[in-house]
Amino acid sequence: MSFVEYRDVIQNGDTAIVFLGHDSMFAIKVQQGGATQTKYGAIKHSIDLIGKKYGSKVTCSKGGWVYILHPTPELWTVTLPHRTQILYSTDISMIIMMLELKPGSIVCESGTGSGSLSHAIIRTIAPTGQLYTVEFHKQRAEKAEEEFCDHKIDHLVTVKNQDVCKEGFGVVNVADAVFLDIPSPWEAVKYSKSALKMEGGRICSFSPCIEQVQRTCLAMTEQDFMDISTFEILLRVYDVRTVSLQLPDLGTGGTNSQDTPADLKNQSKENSWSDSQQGTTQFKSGAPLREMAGHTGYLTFATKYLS
Ligand SMILES: C[S@@+](CC[C@H](N)C(=O)[O-])C[C@H]1O[C@@H](n2cnc3c(N)ncnc32)[C@H](O)[C@@H]1O
Repeated sequence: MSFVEYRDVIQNGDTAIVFLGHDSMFAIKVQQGGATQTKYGAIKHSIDLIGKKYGSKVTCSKGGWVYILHPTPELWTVTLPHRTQILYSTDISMIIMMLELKPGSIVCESGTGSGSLSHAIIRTIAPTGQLYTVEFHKQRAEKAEEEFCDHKIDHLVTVKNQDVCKEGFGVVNVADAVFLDIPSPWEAVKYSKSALKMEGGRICSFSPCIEQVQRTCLAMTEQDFMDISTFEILLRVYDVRTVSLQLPDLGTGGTNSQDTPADLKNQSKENSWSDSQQGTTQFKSGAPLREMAGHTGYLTFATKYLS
């Protein structure tokens, strides 16, 4: 198992996702002789997991079953142990696209935090790219390094335990893109510029408050970044539901001049019967959920051009 290469069979040491439902899943480390408790009972790693195919339905000791999934950056984002606030797939997908990341890209990131974004960047830039990620909190930097190793992506990432606002990224003129998710990104803008390649590149800064965005935009302007633009990404989810709608009353097609008063009376009776007995129709429709996830943060993008 590796986060950048799919393997068919579950092996000792793998990180695997136990899927109970779309809203209920968690990550485990598969270990010879190990066991995992679920609400459907225990899963014995040696018997139920090792040697089985990813995607298998596994029956737990109380008779209920779960699926065991191969990990992906998207599944890791919803199952990882939180050490910090993290970025979610809605913002991540926009970041990857707007930074124009692709296999072989060189990227600088700070802070590493819980590594949610780092995993998505690494999957995108593999097999020949490199991520330089800077985190000033020692334990977080060490934990991220340990997870990158466990997930067999450590050859694609360099973790640095330092203050990006004082020491920068530790690389100069190598990056195609820079990403900032720190409380004072404006202090790291000049280091971002020097980390980017001479011929230029893209930068993105994520901030929850508009005051942070304003200061960052000013710093970007001072450092000659161009095309500065800020977005807020809101996800509107649609639910498929059965909807009942009243049928329109289109009448009976008009009256015939030869209709007798008795005919007209009968037609009127038929109309009122159809309103009360057959007046609605049911169909499937996509309807937006009444509640939606709110503000996460603003994404400010800009370009460094060859000066
Ligand atoms: C919100 S978290 C980043 C989350 C990350 N983007 C993710 O998706 O998991 C911010 C991190 O930046 C780190 N940080 C804050 N200021 C920093 C600085 N000046 N230099 C390096 N790291 C910094 C914090 O310790 C924290 O771990």
